[in-house]
Amino acid sequence: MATASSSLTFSTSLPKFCRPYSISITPPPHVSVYFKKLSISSSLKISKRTTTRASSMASSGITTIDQNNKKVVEVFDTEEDLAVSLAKYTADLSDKFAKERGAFTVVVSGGSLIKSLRKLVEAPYVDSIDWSRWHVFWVDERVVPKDHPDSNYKLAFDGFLSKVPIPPGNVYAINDALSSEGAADDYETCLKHLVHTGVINISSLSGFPKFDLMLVGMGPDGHVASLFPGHPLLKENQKWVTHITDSPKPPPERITFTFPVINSSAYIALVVCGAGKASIVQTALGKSQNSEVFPVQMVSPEGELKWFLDKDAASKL
Ligand SMILES: O=C(O)[C@H](O)[C@@H](O)[C@H](O)[C@H](O)COP(=O)(O)O
Repeated sequence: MATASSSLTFSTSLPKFCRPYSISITPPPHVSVYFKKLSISSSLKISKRTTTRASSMASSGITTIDQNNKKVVEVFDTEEDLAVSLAKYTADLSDKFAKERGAFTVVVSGGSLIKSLRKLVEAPYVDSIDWSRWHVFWVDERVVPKDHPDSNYKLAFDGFLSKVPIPPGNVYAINDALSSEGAADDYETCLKHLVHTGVINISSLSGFPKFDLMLVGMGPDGHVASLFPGHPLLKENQKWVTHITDSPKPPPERITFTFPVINSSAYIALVVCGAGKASIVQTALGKSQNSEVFPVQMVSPEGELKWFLDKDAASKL
């Protein structure tokens, strides 16, 4: 297969800092618990409500909603069920934002998230979504060439972007010719340009860019994006995009959105699967005594936060 970087062409109609490429190959407290009748969680319909917490959430079809923080937690029997629901959730938001504002700004992470998006490239969504409205960004990116196996761009391109007709100019990868610091500055400049042109909304509350939907995974240490436990970047409150050269998860050089940007989002889907993440999920959502605050616990968007958990990830709740 042709590599992504070998097939890039650059548009000259946009400023240098924001040159999109064209792809020439085919391209816990106060929580009310809602019980659903069906185990398949492709619908958010709720059949019964109680005001007590379930003793165990580790079965499919249980949704909890924290009305104060607009936080929803949904647990699925299998990752397959999760992927079906995630596709519907994303497609519904795509329709909503396409109608409301004529654009849909979507931010993705790397990791297993991309595989969980696989239902979007199948019927009915591959044909029903108005992909021309999509603008795609990365919440974090490894500073490697775009055809490198570690590249989050390559991961998303191979597994998702090459299979849907998003206009190539609407896919915003990093400039992989720059240092991590340069790439972060360049990406922030690109975002500023897109705020200026109205593609990206700005939050009237925070003054930071307000993306329509962020689709993000969580590491087994509780990191999100490239914001790792105990790292000084957790406190960054000025920059939109910053860089890290000592990432504990390889590769070490990365760029990442900062928390003020993440938390200005209209919608965030936190997609977490596997027993290896159950302890952090328990700390974030359950009654764990752990006093350490993990990055994932700092995710608190202006809009809705929805956790998509498989049964294994929810096994300690
Ligand atoms: O570039 C990265 O490393 C990712 O963006 C990172 O934040 C990832 O989303 C989590 O580590 C979860 O990855 P997994 O789902 O593969 O565990």
